Amino acid sequence: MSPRAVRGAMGRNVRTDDLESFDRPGKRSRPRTKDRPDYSELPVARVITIDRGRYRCQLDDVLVTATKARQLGRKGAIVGDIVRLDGDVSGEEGTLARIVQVEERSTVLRRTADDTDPFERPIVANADQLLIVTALADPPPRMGMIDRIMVAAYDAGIEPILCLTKSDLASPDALLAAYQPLGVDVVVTEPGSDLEPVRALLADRVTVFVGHSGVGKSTLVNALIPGVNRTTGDVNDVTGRGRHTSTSAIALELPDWQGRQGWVIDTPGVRSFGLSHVTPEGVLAAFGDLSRFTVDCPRGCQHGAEDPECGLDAAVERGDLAPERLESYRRMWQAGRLKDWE
Ligand SMILES: Nc1nc2c(ncn2[C@@H]2O[C@H](COP(=O)(O)OP(=O)(O)OP(=O)(O)O)[C@@H](O)[C@H]2O)c(=O)[nH]1
Ligand SMILES: [Zn+2]
Repeated sequence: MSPRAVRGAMGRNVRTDDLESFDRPGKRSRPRTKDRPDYSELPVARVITIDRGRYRCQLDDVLVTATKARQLGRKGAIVGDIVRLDGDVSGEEGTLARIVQVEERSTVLRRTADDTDPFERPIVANADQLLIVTALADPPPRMGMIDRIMVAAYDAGIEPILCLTKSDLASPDALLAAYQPLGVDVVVTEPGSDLEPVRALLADRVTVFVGHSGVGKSTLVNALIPGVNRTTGDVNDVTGRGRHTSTSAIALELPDWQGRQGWVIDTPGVRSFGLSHVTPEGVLAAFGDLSRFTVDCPRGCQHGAEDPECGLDAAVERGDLAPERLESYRRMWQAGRLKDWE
C-alpha cells in the first residue's frame, strides 16, 4: 500500500493566532508594571530541554546552558519557551547564562497528574501541533486513548494530527473512518514509506510528538531528523546524555524542507496530558462549524446526547450538519469527561 496523507474532510484549520478568543486559564501573563526591568534588548532563545535544573537554550545556532534568574521566582521555564538570556551567552564550555524573562506562551501542554505528582505540570510551551503516533498493530490502537489526547490538544488550542504507523501490519481504514469526520490530518506510515507528507505537515510548525512505547515514535523521529539517534541509547549530541536518563521533553530542529523550518518536541515518557481544565466550550471551539448551531440551545446546555433540545440535534434534523460530525464532537466531549485515564 502506498503511503498517503489524508487531509481531513472538514478542513479544520486552527492556528495559534486564531486562538486569542479561547478562554484558557493561565494563558494571560501579568500586566507589565512600570518598575519591571526592560529586557527587550537581550537575546531571545528557545528552551530545548531541561537537565537537572539546567536549561539548554538554542540561541541562533549556539547552544547555551542557563539557569533561572532569581527574579523569575517560582515561575519556571519549560521546553519550548521563548526566553531572554542575560550574562554569558557564548555557549562555551563551562559558561552559564541566566534566563531573566519568559515570553508569553501561545499554548501550554500540561502533563497528567500521576500518583507521585498531584498537580498538573506544564511541560511544553508554544507548540502548535500535537502528533499522536499510534501503531495500527503491535501494539494495537486504542481509540479511547487517541480521543482523550485529541481533547487535551483541542483544549490547549493545539491542532492534533494522527500518525498511524505499521500499515504493513494492519489496514488503517477503520481509524481513517473514525477520524476523518473530525477534520484531523492523518498520515499513514510503514517501513520505507515516503515521509514527504509528514514533512509537509511539520514544516513551519512546532509539533509535539506523543505515543506509547513501541509504536515507532523513535523510528519516525530518526527518519525525519537524520543523525538524531533517538533509540540507540548513544550519548545525544544535543543533551550530552544517554537516552535512558532523559525524562524531559526535547525540542529538535527539523532539517530545512523546501526552505521551511520546523521543530519537533519529543516527549519521552509522556503519553498523556491533563484533562481537568476541559470545558464543553473548549472542545466546541475546536469544532468551529458547530458553534453557530448552539446559539439557540437552552441555558446550560452541554450539547451532549442526553441534553434535551440541543441545537446540534436540530441542525442534524434540518440537514445542516452531518450526523457523523455531531457524533465525533460528542465522542470527543465524552472522552474529555473521563478525568482518570492512561
Ligand atoms: N512492522 C513495522 N514495524 C515498525 C514500524 N515502525 C517501527 N517499527 C518497529 O517497532 C519497534 C518499536 O519502534 P520504536 O521506534 O523503538 O518505538 P517507540 O515508539 O520509539 O518506542 P520506545 O522506543 O519504547 O519509546 C521497533 O522494532 C521498530 O523497528 C512500522 O511501520 N512497521
Ligand atoms: Zn446544545
